[in-house]
This record gives sequence, structure tokens and C-alpha cells, in this order.
Amino acid sequence: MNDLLIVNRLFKTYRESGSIVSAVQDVSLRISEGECLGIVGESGSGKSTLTRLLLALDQPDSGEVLLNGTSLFELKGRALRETRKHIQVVFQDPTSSLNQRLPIWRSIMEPLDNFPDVKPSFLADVRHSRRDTAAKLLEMVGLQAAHMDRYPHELSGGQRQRVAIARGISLSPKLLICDEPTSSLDVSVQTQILHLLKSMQTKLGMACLFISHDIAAVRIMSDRIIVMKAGRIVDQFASDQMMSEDRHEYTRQLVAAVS
Ligand SMILES: Nc1ncnc2c1ncn2[C@@H]1O[C@H](COP(=O)(O)OP(=O)(O)OP(=O)(O)O)[C@@H](O)[C@H]1O
Repeated sequence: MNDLLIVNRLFKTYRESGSIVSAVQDVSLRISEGECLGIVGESGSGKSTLTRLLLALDQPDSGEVLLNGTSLFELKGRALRETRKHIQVVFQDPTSSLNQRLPIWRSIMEPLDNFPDVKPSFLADVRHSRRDTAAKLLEMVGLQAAHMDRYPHELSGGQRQRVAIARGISLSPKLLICDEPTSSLDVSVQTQILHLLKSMQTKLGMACLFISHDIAAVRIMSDRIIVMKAGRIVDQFASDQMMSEDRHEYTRQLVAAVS
């Protein structure tokens, strides 16, 4: 498989009230086309900082991120926007990531409205109509057309996250970053959302970066897993090697905590 995303030696520090926090330290990784890479680590391990860097929402102190060979941090303006559309994100909290004042269908259509030239093959039969497109995306994530004209507060947390996923897949991105996508949900709903994400990833052939503090969830989603601690990668392995004796002590602690 070809490399889709290459991260080379990324460093990011924050200065806060006189002290220096090394949020991301010497992180390198690769994601192949269609692959799901999981990143697991406790709160403060640097996962959100890494997400912001991969979305080019923040600049690193040093290091590079290449998407299909193009260096994200060297792009500006229109070129950055065009490249960034290939990376979409589903955040932890769908309540704050959806505009409360927009009906569901308008929120779903925001990315496609911003990129009218994008015509994903799975929307070919409906792209001529914004409402039909929104209805199709809703159906793909297990909601009904009846949800289209509702507002976020009229949906459950799980339904809101389905809407965020519909929006995330709408441009048929090459990479979907899922940043703690199930952490704000009831346990019973978490599994449904994980299975939805996995089936969307397989169906659309997208790569996925699945970030969570929950190693059990990461294992369900991912082909390979990276373990972060205090900004550094301390372990990485194929998902089926999670229980292997070669695992780092810290990985074992994370596994023990959910067993
Ligand atoms: N804007 C900021 N200013 C100062 N320090 C920051 C900032 N953002 C993050 N940090 C610090 O960087 C470190 C990594 O934080 P980050 O949010 O990336 O970790 P995380 O693994 O995503 O944790 P969480 O799951 O709690 O969000 C933490 O020590 C955090 O306090």
C-alpha cells in the first residue's frame, strides 16, 4: 500500500506561565491508503496537539507532515484549503462541533457547499440536489430523512455524532481523523458508533486515524496502534499483537486497566 500520510520528527512545545510543556516530542508515523492507525494515550499525552498539527491548525516547532507527498506546513491560502479538504475530522463532542442554529441538513452540507467541485462517486445520483444529498448521507449513517429539518438539540448524543460522521465523510476524504469520537457517549451507543465508523471506512476505502484514551476501542478500529505518553511514542504494533509479551510496560498498564 502507498503511504498517504507521513509525519517526520514532529515537535511542539507550549510556554505557559514561565514553564515549557513538550506536548509532542519527536513523533514520526505513516498511514497507508485505506489503513486505520490508532493512537492511544492518557489525557495530556499529546493526542489533541497532534491532531491540530495534522490538520495544519497549528504550526510545529519543527518537523513535517506530508499528505500524498505534499508538505502541509509549506502550503498557504487556497493551496492549503485544497489539500486540507482531503483530511476531515470527527471530534469528541458533536454538540460543540455542530452549529446549534442550523438544521441538520444544512450542517451536513457545509463541506460540500464549500467545495462545489467535489463530486464523490457514492453521491453521484443525488449531488444535483442539496437536500437529496443530505438525505443520502443521513441514510448512510443510519438516520432517516425525517431528521433533516431537526436541530442538534432535538437529537440524542449518538444521533448527533452520526450527523458529524455524515459531514466528515461527505467529501470522501482520503483520511478521516476521529479524535475521541465515542468518549462523550453512553457505553451502549459507543459500540454502535465504532461499528459505523469501521463500516464507513471500509466501504469508502478511506484511511483513518483513530485517537482515544480507550485501548479497547482503538483495537476494534485499528490495523496498527501507536501508544503515546507525555508527547512521545513509547510503543507501536499491529493490533493483533496487543497482548504480545513484547509490549511496553505502559501499554500493558493500559490493557490491564480495561480488562
Ligand atoms: N494551548 C496550550 N497551551 C499550553 N499548554 C497546552 C496547550 N494545549 C495543550 N497543552 C499541554 O500540552 C500537553 C498535551 O495536551 P493535549 O491536549 O495534546 O493532550 P491529549 O492527550 O489530547 O489530552 P486530552 O485527552 O486531555 O485532550 C498537556 O500537558 C497540555 O496541558
